[in-house]
Amino acid sequence: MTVGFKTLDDIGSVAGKRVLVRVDLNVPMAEGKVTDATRIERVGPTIAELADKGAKVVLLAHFGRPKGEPKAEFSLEAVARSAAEVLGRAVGFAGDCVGEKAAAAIAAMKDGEVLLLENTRFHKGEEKNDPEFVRALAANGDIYVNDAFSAAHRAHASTEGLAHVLPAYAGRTMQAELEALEKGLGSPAKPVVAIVGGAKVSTKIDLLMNLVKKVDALVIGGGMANTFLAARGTEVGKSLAEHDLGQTAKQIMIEAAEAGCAVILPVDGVVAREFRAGAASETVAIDAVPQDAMILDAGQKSVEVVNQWIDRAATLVWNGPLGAFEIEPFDRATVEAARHAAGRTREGRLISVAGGGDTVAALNHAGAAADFTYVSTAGGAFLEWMEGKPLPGVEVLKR
Ligand SMILES: Nc1ncnc2c1ncn2[C@@H]1O[C@H](COP(=O)(O)OP(=O)(O)O)[C@@H](O)[C@H]1O
Ligand SMILES: O=C(OP(=O)(O)O)[C@H](O)COP(=O)(O)O
Repeated sequence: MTVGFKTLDDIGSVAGKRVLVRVDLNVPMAEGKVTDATRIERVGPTIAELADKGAKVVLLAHFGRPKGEPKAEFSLEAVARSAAEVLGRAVGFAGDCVGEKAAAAIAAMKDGEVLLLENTRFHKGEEKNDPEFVRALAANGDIYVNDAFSAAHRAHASTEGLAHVLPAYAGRTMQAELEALEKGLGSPAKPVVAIVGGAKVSTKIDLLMNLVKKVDALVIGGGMANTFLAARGTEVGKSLAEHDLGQTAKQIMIEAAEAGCAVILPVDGVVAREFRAGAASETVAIDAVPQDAMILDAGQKSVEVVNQWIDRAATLVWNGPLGAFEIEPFDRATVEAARHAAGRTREGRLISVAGGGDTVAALNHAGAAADFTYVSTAGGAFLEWMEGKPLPGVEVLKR
């Protein structure tokens, strides 16, 4: 398959060169520790290949959404430690991605060494793709490699801008992700069922408008479901929901009806008054959520409905957990649906493609990831790819 851009096969000699490698290290963390290292593992081949050829490998990454300000809770320092363990090689860390701290750390690098720079989103210029910030980043490199497919839907300085000012190549993971998605979902076997859950409601809801035209059924879970439930007038109490997106949710329901796409919302929910492990919880019908409670997981009846849709599907695409799976017992719906999809895939009855930083962690938690046809590091990016939307971080590599 032709990928339409230059890859590491085209890069030539990198010995002694400073290669800026955009990676996605936006990994799930709890108490300062990485809880799922899949994204780190996936960028390993690109880092190893460049370092072993004598490049100075300078990693650029974001973590969370610090909104352009340095904030300790969004530092990548702990991720650098975890990356060293996972990659089995030293990974240095510099406290800024531009300016003197970055320049001094890079100047001290020997060929073949790896350095991670602090969160690019500590600067407002990153998300604005500000040319001045792009130049400041570019000052630290001779070559740019983008291996962050999962951030390729963002037209940011480190994901898009840099490719305009430095010789640009796709990393091995970027290449592998696009090839695998094309193979699994290029012309998907029908019916196609999508499960979209999770918490990033405002940044993902718009893409549902197009997705309902591409799939036969859309199963909505997690915080996304709460937003749709609230939009149709169901009481969701203190649940994570974006009430100001009600109109968008209603419009998506209309578009889905016109396109003949079934939209499936939870029929029951596991509710609690506190968001902590072991909090007292109960399952209630979806129209009986107490005002002072939160829906933290889909209930058993909803899981049965989700599993029936998985049974009808020839192809399943999944991004976003069905509940707050990091905290037991609110992992049940996600775990059961994941195991069900894994079983159908094992039996050869389903092509299953799932992705997203937390979704991958949830599938690993369920022991289901290995049975899926393909697990992408990307969530939003893979859904946008599926919508048929050009991804800025990929398009710029094709110039
Ligand atoms: N009902 C819910 N209430 C609160 N948080 C939820 C709920 N359902 C899912 N979540 C949270 O959604 C997060 C994952 O969402 P998201 O970032 O969109 O997924 P991904 O990283 O896979 O793309 C998880 O941290 C999970 O706890
Ligand atoms: O975790 C990510 O996306 P995902 O939640 O869709 O998997 C990427 O790192 C992008 O992060 P962003 O959605 O804050 O731009």
